[in-house]
Amino acid sequence: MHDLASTDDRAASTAPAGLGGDAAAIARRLKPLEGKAAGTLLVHEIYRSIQGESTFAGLPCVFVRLTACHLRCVYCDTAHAFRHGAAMGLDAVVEAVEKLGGGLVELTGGEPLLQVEAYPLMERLADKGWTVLLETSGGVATDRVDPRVRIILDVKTPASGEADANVWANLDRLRPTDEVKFVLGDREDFDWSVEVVRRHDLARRCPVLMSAVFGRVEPTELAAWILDAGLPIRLQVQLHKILWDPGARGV
Ligand SMILES: C[S@@+](CC[C@H](N)C(=O)[O-])C[C@H]1O[C@@H](n2cnc3c(N)ncnc32)[C@H](O)[C@@H]1O
Ligand SMILES: Nc1nc2[nH]cc(C(=O)O)c2c(=O)[nH]1
Ligand code: SF4
Ligand SMILES: [Mg+2]
Repeated sequence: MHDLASTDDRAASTAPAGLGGDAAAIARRLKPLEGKAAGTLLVHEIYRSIQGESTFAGLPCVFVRLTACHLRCVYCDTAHAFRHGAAMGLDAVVEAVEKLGGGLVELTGGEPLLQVEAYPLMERLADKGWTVLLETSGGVATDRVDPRVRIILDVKTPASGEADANVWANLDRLRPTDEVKFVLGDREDFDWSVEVVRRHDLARRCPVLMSAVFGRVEPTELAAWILDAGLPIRLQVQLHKILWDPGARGV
């Protein structure tokens, strides 16, 4: 894992404008970004593991996890990334990814699109010829993401507690190389998600993944729902939580 001991507190937050919801709560959640110097990224961790989600599951992948999130999904397994990180320049991040072998690289978080430097970072990673995945909450517009990047767009369901944050225009922008993901907390979430898939014709447009909130919905239960629905929905399990301790960090 990269050494992420210190933060730089020289400049103001670079988070995007127009995030919906409780303005005061969002401002508090973005505080970790406030001291970050312009041109740097606040990076929580960089590591290599087996990709555990998406249609790329099973492949070796380098993860760049950025600090901070404006949302608070009730099930979030990565609350440690809400704060703490090291300010790193673009060159340093690209170099760290290269040292870990490059190839398949995923930008995640926290919410990676909260930091403006995430956009040039994705371009730099794609310029290297690497396959770049972006794991995003769907709570920030994806309109400025480099078209070479494969967006894995999480649509926040009612049971997440953050469905109001969905930027619905993101669904109109999905390309066949992107993926859309629903993380389900109960049967109502499944029915709601199927309705979204139908309304936006998603199954015809890109891979549609559905995943159980870990420990809350049994994957076998989700399998039965998918078989009943008669749609080409891909069941996702979080492979890394089967391979390693489900509470482990840096995997
Ligand atoms: C930690 S988030 C980081 C990226 C971005 N903030 C997002 O929500 O997509 C990565 C993925 O993990 C999923 N996730 C988080 N906690 C989970 C849990 N307890 N069970 C299943 N999936 C979970 C999220 O829904 C998201 O798809
Ligand atoms: N192994 C592994 N695969 C992942 N795919 C997406 C992840 C994420 O947290 O965004 C993740 C993660 O945390 N670990
Ligand atoms: S958007 Fe992602 S990182 Fe933020 S709280 Fe939800 S699951 Fe966690
Ligand atoms: Mg994860």
